[in-house]
Amino acid sequence: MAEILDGKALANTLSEEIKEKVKAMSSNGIKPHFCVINIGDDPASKVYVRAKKRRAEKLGIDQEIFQLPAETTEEEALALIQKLNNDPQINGVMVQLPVPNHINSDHLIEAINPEKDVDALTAANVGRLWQGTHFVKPATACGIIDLLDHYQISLDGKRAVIIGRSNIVGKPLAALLLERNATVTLAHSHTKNLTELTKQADILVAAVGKAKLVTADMVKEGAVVIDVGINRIDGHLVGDVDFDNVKKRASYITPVPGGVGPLTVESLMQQVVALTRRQNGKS
Ligand SMILES: Nc1nc2c(c(=O)[nH]1)N[C@@H](CN(C=O)c1ccc(C(=O)N[C@@H](CCC(=O)O)C(=O)O)cc1)CN2
Repeated sequence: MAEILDGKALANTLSEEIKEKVKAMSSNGIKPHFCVINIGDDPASKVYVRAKKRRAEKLGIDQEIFQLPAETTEEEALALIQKLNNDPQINGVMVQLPVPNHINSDHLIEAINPEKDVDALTAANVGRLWQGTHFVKPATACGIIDLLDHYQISLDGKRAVIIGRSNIVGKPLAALLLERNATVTLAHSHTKNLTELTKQADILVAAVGKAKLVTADMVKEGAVVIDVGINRIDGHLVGDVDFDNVKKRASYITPVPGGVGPLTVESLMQQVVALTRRQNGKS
């Protein structure tokens, strides 16, 4: 039976470390300040943005949430990003995803100054991620690596299969696992014989958004299974992994909720601190 990878507990531990760092910065007159732009009425986004606001407040980080109406034009959103880019008081800027269909999220992300790109999604920061010269990392991928490290799960030489090639999870996680010498395969909706691949995985990550996509027969005995999916079914949250059955085969597994999700928020706060330090000449 698998050991549970408790993301919530780790998030609380990391929180104490971040709080100490923020306190030390404050005593040098530096206070991190970040902004989240949320456009439209996506109910899940509102939950996540609220979680970020609360976490930042708890850590002593200044934050501003720009809640814009669904009819906001791309030009209006771009103008706001420019304003935040030009404000020396602001260290981090992010656009909560998804945005309404009439707005191209790539245009908004690319408009963010890479030095303030707290999500690490601009082309410049994606390039740095793959080159191993990054100073900021996408929150969810970073949280997953922190979780694996915390449980001393070695990655060197391990075969990692990630299902899902999104810009916010699958691709950056592939880069970070590669950096740690794992052999990485990115599977996606066009992948043939998915089970053949997943059965070879020492580390299996599901980041698709399809409830219970990963079943026990797709998992190698003793694999580490990371579930990034958040699916709301009849008012309940379920992941992309059939948790109850897969846990009987895996050595470690993340629950949903309480696994990767809480680390996303915590990691984001780490990135805000990292960018603020960098902007103030600290490594
Ligand atoms: N610009 C971005 N947009 C989005 C990102 C992102 O990293 N950058 N990630 C997700 C949403 N997200 C943060 O923004 C996020 C997802 C999940 C959680 C979380 O704590 N989940 C809990 C369950 C909470 C619930 O829904 O009730 C858990 O899994 O335990 C926090 C933040 C998409 N957009």
